[in-house]
Amino acid sequence: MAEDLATVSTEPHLGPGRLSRDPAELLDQAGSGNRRALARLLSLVEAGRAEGQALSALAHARAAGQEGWTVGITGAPGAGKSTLTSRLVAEARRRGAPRVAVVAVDPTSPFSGGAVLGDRVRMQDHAGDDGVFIRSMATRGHLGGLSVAVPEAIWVLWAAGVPLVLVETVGVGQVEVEVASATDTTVVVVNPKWGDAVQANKAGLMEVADVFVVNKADLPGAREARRDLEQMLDLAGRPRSGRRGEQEEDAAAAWRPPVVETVAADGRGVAELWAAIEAHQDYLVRSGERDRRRRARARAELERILQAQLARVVRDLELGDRAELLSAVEQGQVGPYEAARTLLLDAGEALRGQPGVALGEVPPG
Ligand SMILES: Nc1nc2c(ncn2[C@@H]2O[C@H](COP(=O)(O)OP(=O)(O)OP(=O)(O)O)[C@@H](O)[C@H]2O)c(=O)[nH]1
Repeated sequence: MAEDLATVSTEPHLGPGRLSRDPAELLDQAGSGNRRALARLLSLVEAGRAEGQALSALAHARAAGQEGWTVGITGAPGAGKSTLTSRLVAEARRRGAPRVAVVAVDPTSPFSGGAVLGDRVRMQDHAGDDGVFIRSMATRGHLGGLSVAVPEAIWVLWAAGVPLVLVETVGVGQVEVEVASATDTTVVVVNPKWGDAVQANKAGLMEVADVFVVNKADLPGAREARRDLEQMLDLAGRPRSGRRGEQEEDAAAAWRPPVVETVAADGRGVAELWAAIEAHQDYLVRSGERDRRRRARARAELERILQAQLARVVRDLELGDRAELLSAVEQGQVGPYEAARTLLLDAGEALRGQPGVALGEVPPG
């Protein structure tokens, strides 16, 4: 099974051992540091089947009130996101973060086993550090896709006692931007290449960025890239503060994404980037923006799940069994809206009394 392959390949040093099949027990095991249990839990989330839904309820209940932090890292392929993420993990650990997880989002991979190679590469820097957990995620048939699976994974990680979750994307497609920007702090990575900042703007990254990084600042053009970004921020009407932190009220009212230069290859600028992320998190709390964002996220998550489940209801409607209604619509005796309403009400009736499981169930294979 791909799930086990992924587990074994990404966690080669963990050795064999029996894992519970019960999500609550798995959460307990993961909470006490069992990384294979954590990997299995994330596979459950990724597959989105009934166990995943049971786990979701459990994770939300356990993590409620003690949520941690999430940082999204996005940018064009090759910008250095993986290298930078790895550096950020090291920085977080150096500063005493007890456990850090990286969720690498890869919508193009048919299943997470396909992204194992990426995991191995990323793992090298942190192999042997039990406080670091790295995992790729693809859709693998999750009904709501990655935009549901990743937030769920974050809840599971929080519930398992991993307070800091970095969400790294492989590119800047719509899904990646959506997923990365559904974090507390979104870091957008560009390079000193001419026009890179403009491309980032076009990809819709200007609106989602909380912190900009010009990575590969060892290459020519970093200063220009930085200037381009600052100009774009000016044009977008983002206030220049310069004295953030000194003026409490201003700081609470608005945030201008700082532009940080890094050389992820050798670690230069990473401490500054970390400081910018911390400053943003501080801003989020002081301004009340964190709660606002989290409310918006909960709402978006609920809407996506509802949409996915409704799509499932429609797909599963056995219209063939409703020949009478169908022909009434065909002959104009019943309007299509009325017929749709009838079918939805029937589906709701059929659901009543069932444990809320059948809707999200995705048939294996
Ligand atoms: N010169 C220079 N090269 C860098 C720097 N950071 C990363 N690189 C190189 O850029 C290439 C891409 O780095 P990755 O970290 O894989 O980039 P990525 O954005 O994760 O790429 P994808 O996985 O394709 O999305 C690698 O060859 C890195 O060694 C840097 O600061 N300076």
